[in-house]
Amino acid sequence: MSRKASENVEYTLRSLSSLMGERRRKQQEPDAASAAGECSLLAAAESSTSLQSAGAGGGGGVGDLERAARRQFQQDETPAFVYVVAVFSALGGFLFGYDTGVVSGAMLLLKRQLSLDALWQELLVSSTVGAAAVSALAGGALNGVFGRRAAILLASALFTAGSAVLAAANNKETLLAGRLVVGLGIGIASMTVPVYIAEVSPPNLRGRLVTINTLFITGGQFFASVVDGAFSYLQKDGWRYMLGLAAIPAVIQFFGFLFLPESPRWLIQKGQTQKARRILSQMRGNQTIDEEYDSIKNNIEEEEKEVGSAGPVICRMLSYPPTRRALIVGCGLQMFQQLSGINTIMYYSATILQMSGVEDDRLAIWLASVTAFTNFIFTLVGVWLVEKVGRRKLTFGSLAGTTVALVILALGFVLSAQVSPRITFKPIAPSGQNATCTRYSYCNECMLDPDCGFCYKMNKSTVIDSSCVPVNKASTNEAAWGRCENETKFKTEDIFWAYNFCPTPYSWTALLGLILYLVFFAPGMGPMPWTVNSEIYPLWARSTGNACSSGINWIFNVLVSLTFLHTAEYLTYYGAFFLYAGFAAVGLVFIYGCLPETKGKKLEEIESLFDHRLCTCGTSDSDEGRYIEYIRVKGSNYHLSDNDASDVE
Ligand SMILES: O[C@H]1[C@H](O)[C@@H](O)[C@H](O)[C@@H](O)[C@H]1O
Repeated sequence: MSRKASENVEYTLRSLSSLMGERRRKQQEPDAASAAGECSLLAAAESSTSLQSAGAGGGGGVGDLERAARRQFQQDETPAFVYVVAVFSALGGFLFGYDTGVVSGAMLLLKRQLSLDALWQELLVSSTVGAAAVSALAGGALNGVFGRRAAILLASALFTAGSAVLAAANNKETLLAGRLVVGLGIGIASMTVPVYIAEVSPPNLRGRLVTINTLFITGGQFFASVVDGAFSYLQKDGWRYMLGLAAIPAVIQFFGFLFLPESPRWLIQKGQTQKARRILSQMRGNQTIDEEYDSIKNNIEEEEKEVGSAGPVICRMLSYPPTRRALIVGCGLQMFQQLSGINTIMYYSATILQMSGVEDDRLAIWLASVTAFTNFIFTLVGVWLVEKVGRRKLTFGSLAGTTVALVILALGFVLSAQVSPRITFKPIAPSGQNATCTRYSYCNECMLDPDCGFCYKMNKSTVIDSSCVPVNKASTNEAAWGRCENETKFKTEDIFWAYNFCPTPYSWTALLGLILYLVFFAPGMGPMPWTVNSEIYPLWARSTGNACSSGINWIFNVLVSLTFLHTAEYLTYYGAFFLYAGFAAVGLVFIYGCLPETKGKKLEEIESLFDHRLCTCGTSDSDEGRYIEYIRVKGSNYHLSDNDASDVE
């Protein structure tokens, strides 16, 4: 078969694969074209045994061909180079996790050494997330114009510069500048790295390799919590090490990327086709790249014809239905990821653990690293599952479990509130001291007021002689006045101090809810919004689509984490967790209705999944989870079988 003819067959087959869902419905009335040969291949795609029967009808030896193809497929290994590229890129994810995670521990030391008030503490934490939101949005243009590689290099330079400024800072203003620079790096990395990995990966490994980036994010968060624990013993300047250490992976990534290639898809779009071919064959080892190369190129040309190239990309995306739908799905996923409360769990896990009865500050910090570790390990489960069960089932199952865990967490707080100890002792405030805390009647009310703490004695397992008094602003380990004023003294007198929690026999339910939450969230809702966003936009809209959805992620991140303490104050803790459970339940309906399966599909095929009305895309195509791939065997294309991916010559 001539090359041109074989291309035509491939092209027809590709289109057929995306039309498969529709065709299956029309199977009773095969059209003329299918009768003339396509039909036998389509039928072959329906079951693995039918290839044999097609062979019987269309010439012997097809069974042999299948066996040969399968043998060849098994020999085709993805070159180690793709993994090296993925790991170097994912260092961006590691820095994202490290820099967002490390600040809570650093803040404990910083606030003492630089006498930071609450406003400055909030500024130092949220400035990074705010800067990330801005640079993620701006990163779209940067990626489109200068390419993925340049954007990653810029992000690692920003990480390095920001970490150096933070480590050397001598006042809070310099710290703020450093946190802003690091935030700019996080935003660019968060939107570029998944796109870059998706564009260099072969389709059968794409989900797994992009999910590795989220594994690195949660790995960075875990590593940050260990560093926080270790340097918390170094009261003076410990924070310099905590914040400065990020420079090491940043420098490694920067130098690594000086030697790593640009995304071949971006190069083709920019007309640098020779270079793109070279890089693509480097990434595919002994597999032929012709089909992939042609399909990327055809796709770009077709899209230009269909959508045009005039006007800002975001306007073209919004006026072209498939990309508009993809954008809604991508942004919706990122929004629901944050609305289900992951970052209140991550940032406040030490507090939640304290509320569940862990009284010691240091122990709570170390236990928080157990939480971060759970998030990390279960993201690994996601890496393993993503190519097995697919994105849709994994995301849906994960969010369903997360919703249940949130309800358990909330019920734990309801139970604790119901058995909340009564306040039996109302001390008189010394003159000039604040007495507002003494008006509360139950520990539960006292705990929700950030200015107050609960001071009590125990008689066997019953709380006695309890009072609510103001907390010492300099150290939440003791009260501002009264029996709990001096930590070392009251401990010898068998008096207890509870800040942010109430002594309760039901504390284990909060702990159970917390662990269950991460076990369910981490494999699906953690990584899938990033993975799916890296795949659902056509090339011309990919940078902008990812910029918008990452921006949404960061904006909702700030909104949810900044409002948690206030939400808890107005709605109580259980109210806050019921609220997140409500958001997660709405997210479930959204995912069920709108998230199509992208597993195993070529990036160029995914656009057609958004051809239908939005809330039919999750359910319309019965190909869900089936991966139909045609392989080239000595010039002809045959369907190998579901879930096998290959391109053998
Ligand atoms: O996917 C990540 C991951 O789940 C992190 O643990 C979380 O802190 C981020 O906000 C999220 O985007």
